[in-house]
Amino acid sequence: MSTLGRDGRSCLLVIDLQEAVVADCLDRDGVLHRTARLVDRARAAGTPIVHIQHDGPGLERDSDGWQFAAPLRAAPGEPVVAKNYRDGFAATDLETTLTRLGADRLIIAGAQSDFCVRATMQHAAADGYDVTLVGDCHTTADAHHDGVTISAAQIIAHTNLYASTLRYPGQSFAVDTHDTVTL
Ligand SMILES: O=C1N[C@@H]2C=C[C@H]1C2
Repeated sequence: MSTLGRDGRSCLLVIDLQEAVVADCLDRDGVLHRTARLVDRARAAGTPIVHIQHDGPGLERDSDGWQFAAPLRAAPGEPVVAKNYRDGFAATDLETTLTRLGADRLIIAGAQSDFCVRATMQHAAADGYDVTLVGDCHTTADAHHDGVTISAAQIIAHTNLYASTLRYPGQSFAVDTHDTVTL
């Protein structure tokens, strides 16, 4: 149970599934298809959905690359939170939006696993949210640094390992799949 003392509502957070973000990501089409099914499940269950949309270099607002990748679209009334930093909470109204929704559990999907998903998930955990990462609905591309290549598959698996073993007092963390995650 989270430590936020709200009314125990869950909220689905879909992070940066934008054309230019997912273009080179592992299993792009599969992640988009499964996330679309997850969004359909959330809508049918009445679980609020918040869409996060990055605005930055290569993702300039209103550009083709900035658009949500089809078939993902925000439905009328579903909040879209614009961000300029990896962490969805940084200099945005995400916290205000989640407070208004009474959310204290976040179900997280999106891209990229090792950047914006990781940063936003960690901030949420540190702020007292329960977090469930949807393990088959986040993705990234291979990373190269200091002469080392880390495959997207390794990053995705490690992100799931990290989320499934994360611990904070009074909070719960889990990894689940798009078709079984409790909404
Ligand atoms: O993970 C990410 N999402 C946007 C594109 C790369 C970072 C920012």
